[in-house]
Amino acid sequence: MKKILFFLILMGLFYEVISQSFTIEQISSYPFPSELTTSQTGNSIAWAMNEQGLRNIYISQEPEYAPKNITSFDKDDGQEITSLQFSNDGKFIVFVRGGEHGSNWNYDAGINPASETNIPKVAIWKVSLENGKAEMLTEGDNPIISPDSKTIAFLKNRQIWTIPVAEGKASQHFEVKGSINSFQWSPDGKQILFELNRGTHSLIGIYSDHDRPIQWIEPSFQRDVSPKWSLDGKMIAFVRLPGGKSEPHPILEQRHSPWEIWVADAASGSGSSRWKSPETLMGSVPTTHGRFNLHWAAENQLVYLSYEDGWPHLYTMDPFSGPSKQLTKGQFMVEHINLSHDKSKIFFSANTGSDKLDIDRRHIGMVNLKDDQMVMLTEGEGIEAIPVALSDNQKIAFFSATSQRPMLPAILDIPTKEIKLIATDLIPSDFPDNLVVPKQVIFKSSDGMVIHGQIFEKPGGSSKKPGVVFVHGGPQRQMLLGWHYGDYYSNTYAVNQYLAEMGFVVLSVNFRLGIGYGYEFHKAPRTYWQGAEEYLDVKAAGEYLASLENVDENRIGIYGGSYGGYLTALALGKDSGLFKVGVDIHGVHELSSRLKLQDGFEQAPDYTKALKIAWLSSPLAYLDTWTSPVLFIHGDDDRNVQVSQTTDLIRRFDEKKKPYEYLIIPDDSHHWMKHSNLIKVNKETAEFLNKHLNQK
Ligand SMILES: CSCC[C@H](NC=O)C(=O)N[C@@H](C)C(=O)O
Repeated sequence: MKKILFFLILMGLFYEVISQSFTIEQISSYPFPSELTTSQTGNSIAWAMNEQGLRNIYISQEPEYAPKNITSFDKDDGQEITSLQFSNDGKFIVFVRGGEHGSNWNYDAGINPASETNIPKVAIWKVSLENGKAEMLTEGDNPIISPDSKTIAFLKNRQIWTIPVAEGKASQHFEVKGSINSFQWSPDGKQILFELNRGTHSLIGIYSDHDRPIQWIEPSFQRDVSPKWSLDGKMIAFVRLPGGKSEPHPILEQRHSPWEIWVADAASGSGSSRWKSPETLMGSVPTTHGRFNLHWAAENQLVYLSYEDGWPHLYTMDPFSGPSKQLTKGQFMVEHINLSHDKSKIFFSANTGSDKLDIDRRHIGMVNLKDDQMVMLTEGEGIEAIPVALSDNQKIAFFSATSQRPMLPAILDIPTKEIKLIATDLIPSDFPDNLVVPKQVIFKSSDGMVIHGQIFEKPGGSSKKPGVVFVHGGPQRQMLLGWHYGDYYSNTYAVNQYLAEMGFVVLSVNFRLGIGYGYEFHKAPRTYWQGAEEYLDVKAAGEYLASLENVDENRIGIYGGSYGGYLTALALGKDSGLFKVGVDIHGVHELSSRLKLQDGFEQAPDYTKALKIAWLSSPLAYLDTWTSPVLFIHGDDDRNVQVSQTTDLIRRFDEKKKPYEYLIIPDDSHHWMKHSNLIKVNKETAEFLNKHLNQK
């Protein structure tokens, strides 16, 4: 009898393994492209490709656009590539290697996920496109090549340095009190415009040479940001935000966050406000990709993005007269905005198109400033995002994916509408080709909020499958009906596909506070430490999953990272009866540090009420009802969510003698910079859910 039982178990396990057609390593082996950029001439493109932790640069040129690898970094050492750019003369490319630029703090400090005995530096590199030589030039970050291609300006210790492109030594370009946030060469390359943070306020200045003092642009006690040279170098446009610290307003009330667009004369520094945001909640500072997206365009027009009609849309204005004109309209968001080389066209990603499912996709759109008409350039069931114009102004490059294929660069010839996919052979030969197609589902939360989600389910298998809710982070994010354009969410898309392959029914929930569904959804009230009402959407997702005929309501799990880790912990604390197991990846748990409750002897009028609500919005308030098994995961060089958020919660579990499992990743960050760490996290996440939900 025992032998028969043993044989049956063995066959069951064998069936499980054999019925899985790919491993976590295989589904996580997708190459991830980023930093897409184009040359000023020659219709060339360049991008960074992360191939299982080996990050290198590829370029491709018309007419074939065959990808050519121009660097040879051959270690999975977690050193990312950023600030990729061509020189105007087309002779070389510059980039930064190292750092963790997706961080909220210390992004320009070296990251060392391989735990080497010397922490890698953040350095500026140059690759000659004439002889192929790649060389590290200097420590530094945020390089910008001068218009004449002779000098590279960069930031070091928040000051501007320069290095001659030919043999030369880096030197500080000038000294100024404060921290320089950004800078831009003038069109003629003779001056540098910079944004300077001085703590309570920000100034905009122009450096010309050592003999002339800095020219301040309309200095004030406000916070002036996002300065941009006009195309002729005579004017400066910038955004003005309130400076200093306000009185302690009510914490639980949503408030308008004002902004203005100013234009000043570059020579004299004098200027004036040309546009004020509507004094409504929707007129507040936009918080989607690129924020204001302030650009000078052809015919000396100013282009910017505003949320004022309830959706992130493009507007244009005359910098002198001021009235604005809305360029994009409709119930969709505009994202990843870039202008053509001649500044006559604006390209962008948008979740709109002829198919009602397009709200959960991205396609490429264009506005031609000659007639202000908007057209969609791509359509269909794929995901297209992050467009950049090629130098002939007839083509664009972008990142393209489907539900089956991960992101790759592609080129669209606008007149012929022909799309050419590039670097397809960089997808490993054993990469799975039988993924599930995520299905759009729409359901309501208990308060009536309409929620979108994606169901991942492999056909066949058990009649009653275990279910898993995936909760994204951000929270200003949107999961899509295909591979995602962000690296973090390309990885979670891979994990969801793997969980479906293991026999789970996965529901990825686009909870309120996410983007893509308008202002009221993105900026919903009483959320996070103000009441956590976004958790209603996560609970509704669990209940929706449990209600499905083919899902076992007693085997529902949950996992999520960062903000998704916060909501995973809240779910396990508040509803262990619904969520039977969870994986909390670098989650947020202690919320009081997130809100400035008291300042000096002044208190917000709703201070006491806000403190109580913040506590009840925190997973810490529900430890006694938290009975479901949990795996905690955190990298201890996390620069988005302090590792203390997990160490402190584990301390409370220990003191309460509550069981848990854990995985700490020494020296890695919020983004699993080392591929082998990413595999370890993905594998332990899947195995923990499998152990508790999927064992026969
Ligand atoms: C508001 S808690 C911070 C969560 C964190 N946001 C930014 O760092 C987060 O969710 N990070 C990733 C996963 C993301 O931004 O999507």
